[in-house]
Amino acid sequence: MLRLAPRLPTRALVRHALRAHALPLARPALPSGTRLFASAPADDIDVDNVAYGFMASQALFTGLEMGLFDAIAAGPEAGLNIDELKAAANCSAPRLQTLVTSLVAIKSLKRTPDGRYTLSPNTARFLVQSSKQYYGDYLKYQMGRQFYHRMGALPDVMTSGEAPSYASWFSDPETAATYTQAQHNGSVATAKYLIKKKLQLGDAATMLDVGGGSGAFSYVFTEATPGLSSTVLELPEVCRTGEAIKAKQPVSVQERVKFVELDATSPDWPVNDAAYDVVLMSYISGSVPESIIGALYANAYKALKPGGRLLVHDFMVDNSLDGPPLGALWALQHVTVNADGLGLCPQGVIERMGSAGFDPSACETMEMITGLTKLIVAYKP
Ligand SMILES: C[S@@+](CC[C@H](N)C(=O)[O-])C[C@H]1O[C@@H](n2cnc3c(N)ncnc32)[C@H](O)[C@@H]1O
Repeated sequence: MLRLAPRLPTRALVRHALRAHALPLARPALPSGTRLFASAPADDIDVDNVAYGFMASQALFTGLEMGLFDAIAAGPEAGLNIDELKAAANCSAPRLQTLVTSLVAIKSLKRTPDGRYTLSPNTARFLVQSSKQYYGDYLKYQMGRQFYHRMGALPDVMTSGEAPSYASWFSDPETAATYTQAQHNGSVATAKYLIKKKLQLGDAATMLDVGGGSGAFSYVFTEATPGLSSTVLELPEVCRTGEAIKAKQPVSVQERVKFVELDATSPDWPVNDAAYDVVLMSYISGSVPESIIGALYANAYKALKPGGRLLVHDFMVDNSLDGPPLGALWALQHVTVNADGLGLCPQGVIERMGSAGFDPSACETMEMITGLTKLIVAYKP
């Protein structure tokens, strides 16, 4: 629709826009391919793009599951034809063409005039296993196999308030392992970015990594900070996956990271008071009920030495509560595994830090993953 704009006078443009928006209402069936993923005015929702976006998500996850991107990356520069893709994916049915056509339509693949398929630049960067920037496992396992299905329960959870907690969801060893392994590489990259670009840990010697998952942040932080040891507090099944991932770290890191089982919603933590220089909480504030967040920060306060730092990293929206969209949607997704959780923004986090004893006026807020996460640093006086 917007592509036509320069050639249309204003009234015709308005009529055209109204017609375009009216079309889906008039048609019972799917909109045409040209409407799907068309753009809307910047300040308005593109209803089709949002409503049918789940189909695109599954096209991407299925492309990953079937190894299509890796197969094209490993093939000749000119790309693979459909028969070669069918052989690579072990699927000779016409539906493979349907999937590949969809991947072209959403710009993940390109089709040459002679019917060969190549990767788009972003697909080559992010969705091919051999790329340094690959995060396809996270998308395939945590998004595709887990949260995608949880999100289907959102309407029911909103009305009933009934959803599993992380503790009950992760009592199943396979679920905990899949989630934790999928999280690992992404968190390693985030931890490296944090330590390189946002803050150094200086002469910190002791750290608590609350809800530390695979231990990704602890491995990166201890490797970058020679005198630092870290204790990862996690749910039992996550500790088991974390131990296996720890075994693959350099020996000097393995010796300085340990896992301790804890449901962090319990009031008493198995740690000494005033013993830690740093308490890290990455993605845990949004994973527990709202009523628990204050207690998490109070426990962090108790565990920290005077002058110690609490680092809260999580999906957050701006204080204006109007975005960014992925920060907002991640909080919504968490509702399906934490029905009584809080959608986080810096103000909400800092207020609760203040109630726990930290000085709100000394808290620092930093952007982390653009459009998704923020980091708040609080100091124990
Ligand atoms: C998105 S993951 C983040 C893991 C890690 N902090 C990181 O950034 O890579 C959220 C973690 O919070 C943990 N978690 C959620 N509720 C918890 C609880 N009640 N006690 C301990 N850990 C919990 C989950 O087990 C999961 O590993």
